[in-house]
Amino acid sequence: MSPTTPRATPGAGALEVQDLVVRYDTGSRQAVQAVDGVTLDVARGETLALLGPSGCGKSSLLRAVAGLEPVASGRVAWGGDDLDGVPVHRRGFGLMFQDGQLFPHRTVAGNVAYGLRSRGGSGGDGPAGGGRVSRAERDGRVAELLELVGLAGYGDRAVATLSGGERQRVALARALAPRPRLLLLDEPLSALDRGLRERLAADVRAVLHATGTTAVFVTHDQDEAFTVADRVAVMGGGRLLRVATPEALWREPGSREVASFLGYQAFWPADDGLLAVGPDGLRVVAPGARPTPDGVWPGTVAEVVFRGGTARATVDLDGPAGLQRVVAVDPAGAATLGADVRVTLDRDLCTVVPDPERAPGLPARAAADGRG
Ligand SMILES: Nc1ncnc2c1ncn2[C@@H]1O[C@H](COP(=O)(O)OP(=O)(O)OP(=O)(O)O)[C@@H](O)[C@H]1O
Repeated sequence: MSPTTPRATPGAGALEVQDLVVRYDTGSRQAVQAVDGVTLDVARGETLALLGPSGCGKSSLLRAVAGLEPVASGRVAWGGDDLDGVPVHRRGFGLMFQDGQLFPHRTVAGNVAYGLRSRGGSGGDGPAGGGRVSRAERDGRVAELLELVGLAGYGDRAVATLSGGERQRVALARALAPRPRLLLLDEPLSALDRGLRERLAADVRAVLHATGTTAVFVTHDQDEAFTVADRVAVMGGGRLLRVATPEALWREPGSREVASFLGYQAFWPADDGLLAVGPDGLRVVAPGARPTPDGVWPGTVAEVVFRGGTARATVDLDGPAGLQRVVAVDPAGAATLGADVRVTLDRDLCTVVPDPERAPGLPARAAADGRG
């Protein structure tokens, strides 16, 4: 692990993944290597988000941990015990998917209660183990879980009458019912609209923390990963690119690839590498403002959008990397379509990543000095 990959949650190691390879035989000569030598661990009570673009291998990794996908090489272990050969239902892991997969003919309570029966023999750390619980215990647990996910009093409702967000809350309650020792969530919110996703992501985090659940949460949405997780693992091309707390990952993405995936919008030559310009790292300078020490560049406004109380201008900027389209916040509302503006940099909202084209020790290709 690199120095920027601290443990978010101290505690005994729970899930260990070592040099994991998942391969699909597609019938053609070249098999698809979906997971390419990934090593990571998740501590007890920790939520780890697996973040990366479509096709980078997130689901394949999750499915291999669940036992749903064969492991070509490497190891998956829980608490030091190798899970090789342990079938899905004996791992004691819970699963939750994008579409919730609720039983349409059961009530909300019936769906959550089903989770109490579905546990495997080796699963869970809690008293509801083995699937043998009394009716009173079961009803109590169902009510407790519905309260936890914000659906108290919904027990008798038919699943068909629920909204998409409510269904996913039921699916979460059902997955948590048997107290799985690890909960694996595969894009559980991605079928919902953006506003709902943001609210539910915060709720999922609260529920996972309140129950002390250890979880791996797969998503392609940075905001969701940052909201839900104690640590975020960024994948690309089957490989693990970076693991860190949300704050450390943002501050030090470690590579241009990770930085651009997180939303850094431009990469400019700098003395110590590449200056990664944050999504809010550029600002339209009000006419007549004094030049800033970080540089000022001229540009032409191609578009203006007003969102969340702030105007953002898309600007064709004649900047340190030549002519480039960027987005700059426009606090004074000075930018209008087609106008010539000047744009400055807010270094506090930028970071530096290594420049792969520059060997260590060689001078910078060019300084990111601005022009007035
Ligand atoms: N059953 C399969 N057979 C062949 N190739 C597969 C199979 N499942 C996944 N792949 C391939 O493995 C790679 C990784 O897929 P995977 O679904 O794990 O990625 P992902 O990051 O979860 O993507 P997404 O976010 O789109 O679900 C992709 O190239 C995909 O086409």
